[in-house]
Amino acid sequence: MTTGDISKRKAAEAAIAEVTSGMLVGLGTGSTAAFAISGLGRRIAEEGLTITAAGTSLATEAAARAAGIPFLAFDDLAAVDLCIDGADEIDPLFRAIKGGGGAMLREKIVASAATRMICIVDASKPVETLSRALPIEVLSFARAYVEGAIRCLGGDPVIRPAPSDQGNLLIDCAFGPIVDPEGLARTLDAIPGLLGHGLFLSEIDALYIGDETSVARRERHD
Ligand SMILES: O=C[C@H](O)[C@H](O)[C@H](O)COP(=O)(O)O
Repeated sequence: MTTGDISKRKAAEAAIAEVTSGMLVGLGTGSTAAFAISGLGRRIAEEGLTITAAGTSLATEAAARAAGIPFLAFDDLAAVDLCIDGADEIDPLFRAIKGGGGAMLREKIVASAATRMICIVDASKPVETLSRALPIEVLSFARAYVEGAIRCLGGDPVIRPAPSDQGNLLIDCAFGPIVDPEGLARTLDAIPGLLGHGLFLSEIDALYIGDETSVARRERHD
């Protein structure tokens, strides 16, 4: 296991300690969330933990089922007790970019439905200013229009070769340092045909940062 994987697993293992029987747990997508999924599967087998899970991607659903975690159909999701998910970057105000794995649309729905969201990352993810390319999900019909709108905003859109789980286009938009994430999110939310983006600005309540030997935990209002 790489150093990064050890760090991700430490963050995930600390976060799943917040899960208690009876919860409907939102499971994120990606390599860090995968450690939370396997850890919850282990707790179900070893401790008799009883939970139901809601997922954020087809890959997460498959992993959860393989780990023995009872799974709610996507379209039956209304409210979630606790969401555990990774991030690609997160700033000191708990504003994050997600969607490196293309799952940000479902992730935003699950995070918004959650009473509490925990973000789990390794030490490479915290940044002072969000700046990695921002993933967006776009209706194919709107491709040229949305690409033009992104360019007008100063972004450089690059279409991914594979579609989203919903069959839509995934486009990475490099804006450089994002100094006003709230303003950018409002603008993106208003573009017709743009179905979702990876800016998570208010959803995250707690952050677990793992490294090789320890986990730092922060609450939003620390
Ligand atoms: O679409 C993917 C998700 O937003 C992931 O949570 C994010 O990309 C972080 O993934 P990882 O834990 O693999 O770095």
